[in-house]
Amino acid sequence: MKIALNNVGRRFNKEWIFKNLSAEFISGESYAILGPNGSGKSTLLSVLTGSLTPSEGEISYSNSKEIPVESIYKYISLAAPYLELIETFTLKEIIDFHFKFKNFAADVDAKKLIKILGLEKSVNKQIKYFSSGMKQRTKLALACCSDSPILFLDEPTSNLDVQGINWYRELIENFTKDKLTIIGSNQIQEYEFCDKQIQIADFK
Ligand SMILES: Nc1ncnc2c1ncn2[C@@H]1O[C@H](COP(=O)(O)OP(=O)(O)OP(=O)(O)O)[C@@H](O)[C@H]1O
Repeated sequence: MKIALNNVGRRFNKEWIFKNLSAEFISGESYAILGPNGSGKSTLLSVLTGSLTPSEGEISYSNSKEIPVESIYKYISLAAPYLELIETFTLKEIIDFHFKFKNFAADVDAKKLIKILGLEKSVNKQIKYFSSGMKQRTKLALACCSDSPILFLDEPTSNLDVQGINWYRELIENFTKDKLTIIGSNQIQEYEFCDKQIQIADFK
């Protein structure tokens, strides 16, 4: 799987968020998109997921053949602060719902996923009664335990405590080996394992 950007730029009204960005993102590698608050990390992630069109330049997706941007969502899993879980669902319901659209990663099923989360006692609890850390773990586990070849994580350790951060690192180690993983971050513990780094500031 490959994502290629050719001189891509994105602006909102007259403000360029980034410009002249050419890069390739390839399966088996992990990439960190870095920059301070408001620098454009989420904007670039949205362009890469196909949910935001570039203002200039081209983006292309391919495995053995070209994948049109309208179809790329089928290959992607995403966990981000702006993607909310359905609050009225229980944990069991949200897992069943998510995996109506995605397949489980190898050796994972709903029971194993709940065990990975360490939330066996909360299976029948509605998401609205989850703590912010429990919600964040759930988002990350749903994304990482899907068999999608491309994984996007935006601010993956927000709301996680030290234990949660270690749990996240283990999740990454166990479930991202052959994937193309792209992480938007400004916190070292979220991305220090990444093979490559892109600083948004280099494309202003
Ligand atoms: N839909 C939009 N319309 C206008 N401006 C926008 C829009 N979305 C984002 N922006 C602007 O683009 C800039 C980059 O925002 P973005 O959310 O990509 O930054 P970020 O690096 O992800 O920030 P943070 O670390 O705070 O999440 C900001 O100035 C923001 O106000």
